[in-house]
Amino acid sequence: MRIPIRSQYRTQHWPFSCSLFFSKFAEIAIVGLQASGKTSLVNVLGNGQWSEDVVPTVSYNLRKVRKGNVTLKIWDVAGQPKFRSMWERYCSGVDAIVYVVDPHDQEKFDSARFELQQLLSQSSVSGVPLLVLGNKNDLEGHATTKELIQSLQLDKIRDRPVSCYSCSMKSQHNLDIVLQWLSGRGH
Ligand SMILES: Nc1nc2c(ncn2[C@@H]2O[C@H](COP(=O)(O)OP(=O)(O)OP(=O)(O)O)[C@@H](O)[C@H]2O)c(=O)[nH]1
Ligand SMILES: [Mg+2]
Repeated sequence: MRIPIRSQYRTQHWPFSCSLFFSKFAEIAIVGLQASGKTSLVNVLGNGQWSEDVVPTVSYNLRKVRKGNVTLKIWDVAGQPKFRSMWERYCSGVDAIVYVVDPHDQEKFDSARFELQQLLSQSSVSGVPLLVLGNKNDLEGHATTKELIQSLQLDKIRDRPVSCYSCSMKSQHNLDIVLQWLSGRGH
């Protein structure tokens, strides 16, 4: 009699222990100049909702997003000048930094490059993988990925893995590869 009971117990609990065994976690910090679309990225990842009206972030937002077997703990940090000195604090010790750029706003590329280089020069974020997103590629006249790499001098970064994608939170173009990259940071 005892054997069937034990085998039933194992059968019922196998899927639960299986999902625990395979679940992964990644901590991500999202930074970039104001209005580049950081909060929009988190909203679209979290609930698939894009909106034209997003309140500029004050300080930071913390969101947890579960995708498949990966839980992403995401620090969405404000991009206005007065908040940029906080970026380093949120980026140190994370599994990846996502740097969001508006590729349509080419006048801000110098500023975007400067702020990125400032951040990456901090020893506390040394070696942390970097994903640069040229968001808003639905807008006409946006810079290509190649132009973004040149403008931000991403090819000169040697001390960490760097990826760069063009995407749009509005149209959700390339959202799948962004999500794949983020999930790949899970451990
Ligand atoms: N056309 C277009 N607009 C976008 C896209 N993503 C975001 N936006 C718009 O850009 C504006 C700023 O977006 P936010 O997500 O608030 O930008 P942010 O980087 O979080 O800004 P801060 O919190 O101030 O640092 C909003 O009006 C969004 O609707 C996109 O892919 N395409
Ligand atoms: Mg924001």
